[in-house]
Amino acid sequence: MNPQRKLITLDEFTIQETRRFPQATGELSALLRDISLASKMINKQVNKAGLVDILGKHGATNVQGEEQMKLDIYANETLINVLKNSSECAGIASEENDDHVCFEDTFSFNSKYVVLFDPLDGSSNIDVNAPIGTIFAIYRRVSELGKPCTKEDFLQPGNRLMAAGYVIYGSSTMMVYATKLGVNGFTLEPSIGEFCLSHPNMKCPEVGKIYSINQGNTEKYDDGMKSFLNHCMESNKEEGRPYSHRYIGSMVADMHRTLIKGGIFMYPADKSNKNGKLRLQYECNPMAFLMEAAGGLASTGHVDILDVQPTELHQREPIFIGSKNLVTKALSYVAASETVA
Ligand SMILES: O=P(O)(O)OC[C@H]1O[C@](O)(COP(=O)(O)O)[C@@H](O)[C@@H]1O
Ligand SMILES: [Mg+2]
Ligand SMILES: [Mg+2]
Repeated sequence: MNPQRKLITLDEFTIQETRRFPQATGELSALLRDISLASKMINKQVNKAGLVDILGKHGATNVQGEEQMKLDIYANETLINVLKNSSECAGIASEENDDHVCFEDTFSFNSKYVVLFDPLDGSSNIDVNAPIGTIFAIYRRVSELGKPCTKEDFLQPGNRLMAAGYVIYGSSTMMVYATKLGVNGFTLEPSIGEFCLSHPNMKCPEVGKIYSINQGNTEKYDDGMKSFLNHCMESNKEEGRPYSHRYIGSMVADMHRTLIKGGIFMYPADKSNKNGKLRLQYECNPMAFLMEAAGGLASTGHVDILDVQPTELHQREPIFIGSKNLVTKALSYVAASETVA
């Protein structure tokens, strides 16, 4: 360890990146800094969760029928307030809001970007002090500047993302984000309250040996999924199987491990959930964009996640995401069982 190492803050890093492109206005970088500010505020509450009145249920359900936790609401309001007060965001869409929200002021009417987010991912982990996160996705508007943003701005496919990422509130707090230039990770340095570059140019290992899935749902999976899981659990000395199984139940945490150590994270369709559980626009797409920028793969089981044209804000899609070897293998099992059927 070298305590003298020069720290590069997220602000410095984004400014340096902007300078590489003379035509860049710096608005996207400013937006990333706004999101980092909101996540620092959320982090403060997460850190003292048992001491302040932030644990437990809020007492209402969201548009998807899910029970909202107090921290879901706090994180949502914090992100909305910070982005509303910034000058780069025309509007937002969130897991916790029925519909998108356009910011109604002339500054925002002229802003180029919209942001979609899952303010607090892994809500079932809040009360047990396990890792949780925030997921965000940034698109350039397709609607006319000078006017309020429109629904179409929020229904763009993932292949049009400008930037996306997540914050993980874990044993340390990290912000990881991707642009077309690559993926970088920043750890929150508590003594200065700044995210500092700790994981430059992140790449997902091409070969992974960890599979991550809610195995309690196995009975409900189709034959292709069941036989892929058997493949993961079978011994095979040459291939180093059986693989290890890890499942935290927060997409952000399962994804972060998959990105760093390699492997596959899956939330497939099952008998009761034909489209899986995870939401395309603020869970699957941002993670798929990031994973592909890190050299990995992300699929619905049939197509690249990023190529799905969204039709509804809260639509769900199955997801297979991670190292090339395991995602390719999983897809071959899914395809083989469909050919037989
Ligand atoms: O409990 P399950 O069915 O395994 O689902 C876990 C998944 O649900 C989620 O918690 C859904 O996210 P929210 O907490 O934002 O609703 C994911 O983070 C996670 O991957
Ligand atoms: Mg979530
Ligand atoms: Mg959530």
